[in-house]
Amino acid sequence: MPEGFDPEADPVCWIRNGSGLVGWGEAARIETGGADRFLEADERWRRLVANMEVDDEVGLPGTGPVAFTSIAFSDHPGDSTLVVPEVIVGRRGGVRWITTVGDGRPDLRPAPSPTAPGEVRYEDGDFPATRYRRAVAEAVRRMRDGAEVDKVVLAHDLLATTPEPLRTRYLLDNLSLRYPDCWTFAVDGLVGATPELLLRRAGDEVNSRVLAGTAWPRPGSTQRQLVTELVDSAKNRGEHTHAVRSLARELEPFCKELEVPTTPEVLRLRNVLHLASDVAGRLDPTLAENGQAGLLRLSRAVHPTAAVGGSPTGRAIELIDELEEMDRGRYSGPVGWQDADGNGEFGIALRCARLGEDDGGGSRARLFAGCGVVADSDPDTEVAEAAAKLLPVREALEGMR
Ligand SMILES: C=C(O[C@@H]1C=C(C(=O)O)C=C[C@H]1O)C(=O)O
Repeated sequence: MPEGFDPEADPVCWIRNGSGLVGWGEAARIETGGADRFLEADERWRRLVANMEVDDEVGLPGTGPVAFTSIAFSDHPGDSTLVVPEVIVGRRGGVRWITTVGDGRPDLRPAPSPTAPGEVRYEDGDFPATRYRRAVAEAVRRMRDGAEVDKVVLAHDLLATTPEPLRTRYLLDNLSLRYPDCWTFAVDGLVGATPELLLRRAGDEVNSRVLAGTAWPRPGSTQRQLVTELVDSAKNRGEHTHAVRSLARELEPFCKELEVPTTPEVLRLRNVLHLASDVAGRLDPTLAENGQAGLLRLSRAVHPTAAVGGSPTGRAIELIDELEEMDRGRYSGPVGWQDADGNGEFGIALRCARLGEDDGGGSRARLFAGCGVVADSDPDTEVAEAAAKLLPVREALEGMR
């Protein structure tokens, strides 16, 4: 085994319904920050792969060297990370492949199941739900007073501690079993299962799954009632329209064709239901070939969509900076993987937690959740919606599968 390579160490991961990529070890790491983080990451990644000797017999998106990527939500501080694993195991449909980078050698013995981290305790994070409620009320007040914002997404955090070490794989196993239709991910300590696809690029094809507008089970409510409530709610439809328009507006200049559904579908998950629109496009061939439409560059253009920022974007970001009393870090930023050709998949890092060690030998996890706020939002309802969005990670921490 090459030095530093431990197949039982925490993996990087991007899987959905059993397909995707899992990687171990670290052949290279790129760290960027600030407003130029996307461009700098793109340039450094391209320089890195240009200097690699690659022997790729499969030649499909995701074969050859891959950078697992997690980009900060905000420009400041904007700390973002790309990890190039030494060993990557990929699976798409019936095809499986293994990529090794440098001296990495695959060790495909099944690793033992990670043990539970013990009883989970929760406490306030940097921005507790009580203060979050006040921030939502303030945003609503300003919108009703005619502030130039139609929608702003505000989020809060929650701290979990465990007495024993919390292994990334423990969370990944639990999340992927309960949320198989979501993209279960882990990159540099950020672990979650997101239902929202920011962008997928495969050659000249681009796709996105835009979500905004949420309902969640209440005692006594049936699925059917929830679907009707969601679909008939002018508030949810309005929030959704902002999100779809923002994505389409920024993606269009890169495309020769772009299909945007006129009515959203309903995506049903265990914890929530969302209004969902699957957008599909074909890239302008010149841009696709000259490197101007690689996944990182496309993501730079569309991030943050109104699903996690707001509308209009600039004013919404100012309001988030003012009212949200925490740094989101990489929560609600692009997360996923890309290959040497700029193909790959980035989700929006939602339903996730940032893991860290605890002084006492256990672990800490900082969970995040947010909601789109519009002029007719009710602060208590938004707090309840955020609580429903925290459930996937809470239940995974607590061992539910
Ligand atoms: C911000 C989050 O979710 C986003 C906000 C939604 C909404 O406000 O309805 C729905 C899905 C996501 O786009 C989150 O999960 O933290």
